[in-house]
Amino acid sequence: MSSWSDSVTDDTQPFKPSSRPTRRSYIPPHLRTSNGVSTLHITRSFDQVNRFTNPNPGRPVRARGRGRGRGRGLGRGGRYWGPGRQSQNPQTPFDMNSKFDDLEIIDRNVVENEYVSTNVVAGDGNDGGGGINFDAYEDIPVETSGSNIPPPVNSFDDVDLGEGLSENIKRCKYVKPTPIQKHAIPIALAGRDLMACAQTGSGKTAAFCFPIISGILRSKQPNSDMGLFSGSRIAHPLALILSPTRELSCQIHEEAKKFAYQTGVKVAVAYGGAPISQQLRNLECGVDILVATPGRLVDMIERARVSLSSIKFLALDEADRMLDMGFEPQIRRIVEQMDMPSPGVRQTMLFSATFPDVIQRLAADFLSDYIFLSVGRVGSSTDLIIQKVEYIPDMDKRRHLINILQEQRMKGTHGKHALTLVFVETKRSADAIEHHLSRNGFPSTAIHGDKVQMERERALRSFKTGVTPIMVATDVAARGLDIPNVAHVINFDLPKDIDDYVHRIGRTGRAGKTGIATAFFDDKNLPLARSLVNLMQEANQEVPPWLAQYAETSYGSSSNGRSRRYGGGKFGGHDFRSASRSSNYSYSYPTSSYGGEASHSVPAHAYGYDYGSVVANGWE
Ligand SMILES: Nc1ncnc2c1ncn2[C@@H]1O[C@H](COP(=O)(O)OP(=O)(O)OP(=O)(O)O)[C@@H](O)[C@H]1O
Repeated sequence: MSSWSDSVTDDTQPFKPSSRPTRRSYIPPHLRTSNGVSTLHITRSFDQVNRFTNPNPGRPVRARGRGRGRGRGLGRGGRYWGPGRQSQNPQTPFDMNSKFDDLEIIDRNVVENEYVSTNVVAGDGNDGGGGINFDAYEDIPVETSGSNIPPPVNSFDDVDLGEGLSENIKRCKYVKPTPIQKHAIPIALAGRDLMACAQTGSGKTAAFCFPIISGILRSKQPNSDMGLFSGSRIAHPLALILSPTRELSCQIHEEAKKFAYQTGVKVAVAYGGAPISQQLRNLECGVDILVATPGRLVDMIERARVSLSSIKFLALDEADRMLDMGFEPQIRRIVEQMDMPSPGVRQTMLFSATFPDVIQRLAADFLSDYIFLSVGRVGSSTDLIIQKVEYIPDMDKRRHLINILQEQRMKGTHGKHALTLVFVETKRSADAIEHHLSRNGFPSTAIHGDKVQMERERALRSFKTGVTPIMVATDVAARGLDIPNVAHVINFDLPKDIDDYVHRIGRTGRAGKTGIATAFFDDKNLPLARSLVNLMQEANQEVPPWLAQYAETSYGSSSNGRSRRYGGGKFGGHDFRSASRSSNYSYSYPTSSYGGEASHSVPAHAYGYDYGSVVANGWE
C-alpha cells in the first residue's frame, strides 16, 4: 500500500558534480555494446486582525498583542482522494468519501469545529464544482507571449481531450478549468512548448497532465507495447514529469493516475529513498507516463532500465527549483546528455508559481519556440491567503507560537480540519520546535531531510489525518504539496528568498479556498523586507507600518528583492524575452492597477541564493 504521503522520502541526492560525457559521446548503458557503440536508434472572513504594529517604526520592538489567526476558513470540501484510500479500495481512484472516514482520530483535547470557508458557499452557484470558487481567480491578469498563441478555452468541452480523460475530469468534479488550465491546455494541445507561471494552488498539475494524457491517447494505442520495447526490460515512457521532491512526485503520480483512469495510459513513479526493486517491477508492467525525481531517474537510466528515447512530452513541475543551482546539472544531464529527443522533437512544458529571470534564461535552453504564459505576476501570491507579519525577536518566538496555537484551540480552529504548518530554517530546529510543542500539549510532528523515509511517511500521514494537526517542516515541504485542510502556515523562521516564502504560504489558500499565513520577522530578515512588502501589496494585504519602514531601510540593499523577481517590469507577468525583443505579446488585464517599472537585470551571483541552506534543509 502506498500513497504519496506514505511514500515520502528524501529522494534526490544533492548533486555531486562528476565528470561525465558530453551529449555527443554519451551512449546510454542499454544501448552500449561491448565496443561502446550504440546498437539502437532510437470572504475573506479572516479578520484582518491585530497585526502587530510597531508604535515606533524606526525601532523594532517586541510584539505585545497576539493578533492571531482567527480565521475561519478552510475546509477543502471533500474532493480529496487519499492515495492510501485508493490502495485500500483498488476499484477506483475516484473514491469521494472523506479521507478521514476510515481513520479513528481521537484527540480529546481538541475541539474540532469544521472550518467553513466563507468565500465558498456550497451550492451558491459561485463555485465551479468541487467546492472551488473560481471567481477567486477570474480577476487575475493573464499574459501570454510568443508566436501564434492558441486562444484560451472556457470549458473542458471546448477541447477534444479524448473520451476517457473527459470522463475522468467529470469524475474529479472539475466542472470548469482554472485560468492556468484555460490557457495552458490549448497551447499544449497544439503541441507548443510552454513556460507557464501561475499562483500556488491554482491547478497547474492538471494543466500539464491533461494535454500529456490526451496526447498519448492520440498518438498511440496506449500500452500497445506496454511502454516497453518487446522482449526488453527497458521501459520507454512517452512522457516524463520531473519534480524536485519525492513527496511531490508521489502526489503527481496519484493525480495523473486519476486522470488516466481506464484510458489505458499507464502511469508510474520513480523516486529515491524507497526500494528501487518495487519501482522497477512496476515499470515492467508498462509505463506511458513516468513521474520521477531526478536522482532516482538517473539511477534507473544508468541501470539500463529506463530509456528516454521515446519521450514525446517532458514536463518540469516547480521548474524554477529544478533549474536552480541545486538541480540544474542533474536536469541538464537527463535532458541533454541522455537519449532524450531534442527540443522541437519532444514537447517541453515548464510550470511553477515563481520564475526568476535568471531561471527563465536558463530554461530557454530546454525549449523550442515556446509560449510564455503567466497568470498573475510571476511569483505573486494569491490574495486568498491572508498574510500577517509580526515583529518577534528570536527569543520570543517559541512563546509566541504557543500563544497562537492556544488561541486557535480556544476558537476551535484546530484539529484535523484546520491543520497548521510551521516552517523553520533548520532540521535541528524542526525537531526542537516539534518537541517544544508536544511538551506544551500540542500534538505535533516534524518533517525534514534528516528523517528516514519511514519517519517522514509517518509524519506526513499523521499530519494529513489530523492525528498531529501541527507539522513543523523545513523547505522540503514548501513546494507543490496539496494537503487538504491546511488552514494556517506559520513562518517561524522566514526564508531568505521571497520565492520560497511564496511557495511556503501557498500550502494554504489553495483551489479557491482562503487561508492564513503568519510570519515572525526580526532584524535578521531585513534583506527580505522590501520584497515582502511588495508581495503583500500586490496581494492586497495590509502591510504593518513598521515593516514598510524596514522596507525603506532595506531598499537597494536587498539581494532578494524586486530585482531578481521583477527583472522586466511591474506590468503584468513577465517574460524575460520581452526585455530584449518584442514579439506577439498578449495581455489580458481585468484590472488595471499595475504601474510601469524600469527593467533591469542582475548577475546570477547577486541573487543571494543560499545553496548551502537548500541542501541543509534536506530538499534533496
Ligand atoms: N479545474 C479544477 N476544478 C476543481 N479543482 C481543481 C481544478 N484544477 C485543480 N483543482 C484542484 O486544485 C488543487 C490545487 O491544484 P494543484 O495542486 O495542481 O495546484 P498547483 O497550481 O500545482 O499548486 P502549487 O504551485 O502549490 O504546486 C488540487 O486539489 C486540485 O485537485
